[in-house]
Amino acid sequence: MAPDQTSAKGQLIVLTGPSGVGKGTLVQLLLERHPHWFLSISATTRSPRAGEEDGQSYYFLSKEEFQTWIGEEKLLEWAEYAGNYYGTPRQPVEAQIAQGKTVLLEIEVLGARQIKQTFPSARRIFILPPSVEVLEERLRGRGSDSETAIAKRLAQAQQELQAAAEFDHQLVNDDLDRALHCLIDLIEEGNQPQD
Ligand SMILES: Nc1nc2c(ncn2[C@@H]2O[C@H](COP(=O)(O)OP(=O)(O)O)[C@@H](O)[C@H]2O)c(=O)[nH]1
Ligand SMILES: Nc1ncnc2c1ncn2[C@@H]1O[C@H](COP(=O)(O)OP(=O)(O)O)[C@@H](O)[C@H]1O
Repeated sequence: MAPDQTSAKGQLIVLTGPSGVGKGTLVQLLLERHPHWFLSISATTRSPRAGEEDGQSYYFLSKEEFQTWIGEEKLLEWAEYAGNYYGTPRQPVEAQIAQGKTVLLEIEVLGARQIKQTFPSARRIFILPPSVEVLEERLRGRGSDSETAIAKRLAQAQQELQAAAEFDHQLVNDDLDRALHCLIDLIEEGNQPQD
């Protein structure tokens, strides 16, 4: 039986959109306001940034370890992004959904597409920047990526933005507070008991 067909059902919310659009910022604010919502911790082969800890920001794996996780079907979805692998560990997500929790995934577009197959009931929200120029400013302003990494992310962003209409909802992250409240409304809409 597919995980979203069990009786006690939580909601799976997928936030996607280009790097630098503000997904991480929005997720942290969502969790401050709703600490009982569960954020999935992804696995990645990218190197930790300053301040990132294994098991908190990501599970940092070697390429070999990541391949093993794929082979053992430990990942709900995975994708290669800007030269590294990223994936969602399956077990914690399934366990939290089974307990009726709201689970958040913050993932890139290829992975978000796969979730449609794995969890048809997931609600997938595409976060858009006000413009590509603003996206570039945010990536630079964050100060976490090299020029090469920024160039890769911007090139990827052009393609990702074309996929926005595929998703269930589109939300422009212009004013942070406005975007946050729209996001909360969208998620809470899905938490209402259904007749
Ligand atoms: N498919 C997939 N993408 C992920 C996962 N975790 C993170 N990502 C995405 O990978 C991209 C790069 O992430 P990261 O290197 O942390 O950069 P940042 O999101 O720009 O800070 C972002 O678009 C993330 O949303 C995952 O488990 N699966
Ligand atoms: N609505 C917003 N207005 C202005 N700056 C923002 C907004 N949302 C996010 N940012 C800033 O943009 C940068 C990228 O945001 P981040 O959350 O890291 O993006 P992502 O997780 O999508 O890669 C950060 O420096 C963040 O503070």
